[in-house]
Amino acid sequence: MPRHFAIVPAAGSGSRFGAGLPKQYLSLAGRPLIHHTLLALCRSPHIARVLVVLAPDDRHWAGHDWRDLGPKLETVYAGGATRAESVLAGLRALETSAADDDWVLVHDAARPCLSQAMLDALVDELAGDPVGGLLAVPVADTLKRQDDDGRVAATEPRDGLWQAQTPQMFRHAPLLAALEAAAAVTDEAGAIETLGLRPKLVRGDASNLKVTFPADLALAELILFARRER
Ligand SMILES: Nc1ccn([C@@H]2O[C@H](COP(=O)(O)OP(=O)(O)OP(=O)(O)O)[C@@H](O)[C@H]2O)c(=O)n1
Ligand SMILES: C[C@](O)(CO)[C@H](O)COP(=O)(O)O
Repeated sequence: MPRHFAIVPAAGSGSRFGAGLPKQYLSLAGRPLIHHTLLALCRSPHIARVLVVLAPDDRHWAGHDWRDLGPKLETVYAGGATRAESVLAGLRALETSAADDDWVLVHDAARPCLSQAMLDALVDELAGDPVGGLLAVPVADTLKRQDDDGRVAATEPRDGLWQAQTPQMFRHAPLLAALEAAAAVTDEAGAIETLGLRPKLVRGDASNLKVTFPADLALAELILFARRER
C-alpha cells in the first residue's frame, strides 16, 4: 500500500502581506499561523510524515514549541528562491525513504484552515487515481480583464475555470521528475501538466484560503473560531 507524506513549503517571505516577519509565523488564534496548518496534517490518520521546508536562514521556527504536534513532524532548512524550489528540496529530502509510488501531499504553510473533511475527500477521491490531483473551487465571480488604464477591456467566460488550492497530491517519483524539468510553475499540478498528464480536480471550499494579504488573516481567524464554536 502506498503511504502518504506531506510536504509543507514554508520558506516564503510574505512580501505581499508586508508584516515584519514571514506571515507563517504571525499570530493566528493564539498560535503561529503555520501551527494550524501543521495540526491539520499531523492529526490526519492518513498521513505518515509531515516535512516542513524552511528557509536556510529561518530564525523563527526554533523559537516556538512544536511538541504538541507529535512525532510525525520533521524539518529541513533547504527552501529555495521560489515555492517550486522549496517543494523540490522537500521531495529530495524524502528521496531515500519514499517509494516511487508513495503519495506526497504538498500543502502551503499559508493555508491554515484546511479541514479534516477536505483532506479526507482529497485522499479518498484520489486513492485509485493514476495521476493524482488537487483541491480546487469553481470560479464564482464574473471575470474582468483589465486594460492599460485600469478599465475593463473584456468580460471573460468563467465556464470550466477553477481556482487551485492545496493540498496537491501526486506520487513521489513523477512529481520529482516533473518539478526537476519544469521551468516556472506556481503549483505541483502545473508541473504534472507539463508531462502531458491531467490532474483531477477535487472540490474544496473557500474556507481553505491562502493568507496572502492582511485581510486574509482576519478571515482565517473567523473561520477557525467558528469551527471551534460548533
Ligand atoms: N521561496 C518560497 C516561496 C514560497 N514558499 C511557500 O509557498 C507557500 C505559498 O506561497 P506565497 O503565499 O506566495 O508565500 P510567500 O512567498 O511567503 O508570499 P509572497 O509571494 O507575498 O512573498 C507559502 O507557504 C510559502 O511559505 C516557499 O516555501 N518558498
Ligand atoms: C499553490 C497555490 O497556493 C495554488 O493556489 C498557489 O499557486 C501559490 O501561488 P503563489 O504565487 O506562491 O501565491
